[in-house]
Amino acid sequence: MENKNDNFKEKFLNYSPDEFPNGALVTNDSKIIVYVNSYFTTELLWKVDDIVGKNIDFLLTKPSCIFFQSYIVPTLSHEKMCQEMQLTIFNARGIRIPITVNAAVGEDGYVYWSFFNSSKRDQLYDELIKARERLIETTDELKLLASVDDLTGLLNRREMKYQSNLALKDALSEQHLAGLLILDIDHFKKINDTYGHLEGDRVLKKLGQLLTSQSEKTDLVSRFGGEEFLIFRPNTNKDDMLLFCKKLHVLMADIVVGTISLKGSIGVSFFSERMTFDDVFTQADSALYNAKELGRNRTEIYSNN
Ligand SMILES: Nc1nc2c(ncn2[C@@H]2O[C@H](COP(=O)(O)OP(=O)(O)OP(=O)(O)O)[C@@H](O)[C@H]2O)c(=O)[nH]1
Repeated sequence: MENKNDNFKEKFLNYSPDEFPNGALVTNDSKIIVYVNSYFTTELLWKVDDIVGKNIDFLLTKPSCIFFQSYIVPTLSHEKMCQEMQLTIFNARGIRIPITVNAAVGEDGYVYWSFFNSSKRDQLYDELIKARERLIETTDELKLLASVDDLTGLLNRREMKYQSNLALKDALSEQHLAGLLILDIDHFKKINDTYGHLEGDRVLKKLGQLLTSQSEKTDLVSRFGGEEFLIFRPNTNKDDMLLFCKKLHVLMADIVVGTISLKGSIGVSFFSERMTFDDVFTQADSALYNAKELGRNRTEIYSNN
């Protein structure tokens, strides 16, 4: 034993704690500790005599002991080494210290262990996870900000185009008829001029809520700009669309500002194969123009005749 201890000393004792600020220990084939380096006295506050000669189990917490017996011991037996194992040991005052351990079986049959205190690493890892979570939250918030209209919380123009084009692909592949309606408030300028911009804003919000509440879950509702709202319906038909628009005309009138009851004109168009969002938007816009020309407060469906 003396001779072997000298070998270990050769390996470990030549390093001062400053050069090797990690723990090092050696166990024999009965898992008895036969050598510990100065890290045990300086950092873990053990006296050498209190450790050397004891089974390594006594240093480990219960879960670490189980892991040691069930994984590390068989791995060392088969592979002769273990790397980056996470264990928790006690210092002389009974404080638990998380460590990262490497171990190798020497030709002499002894196991050579080295480890470092991983509390700082765990702390850094925790901070890294938290920073990552914060980054994801911030990204989500930014995504939301970039995709919704401030005033109404509806999809903004860019997001509406993006999501409609995606939903359109699904609708076409499922052979559904998709439609788009543009609703433009009639004489909105008059509301602003008569009751002020804030009242105008309140009306826009109310209308946004109404459109959302009346739409299907799969519909996409957007404030496309000013007093113009869009609804993309991925599964509709002409009758369904006309009924839907009729309902909107009726319910809009319940939004009242002073003596004015809200009215709007609607243009509708449907998607057929190879049509993009922009194509259908142009057609619905032309239908809306007709609705305005024909006296407002009505719905017109685009027709190329
Ligand atoms: N309060 C408020 N007003 C807005 C907002 N964006 C645009 N507007 C107003 O919407 C009004 C649009 O006026 P016009 O384009 O003449 O349309 P209109 O008065 O509704 O007339 P028609 O569409 O022809 O029936 C303008 O007075 C804009 O200032 C907004 O965010 N808040």
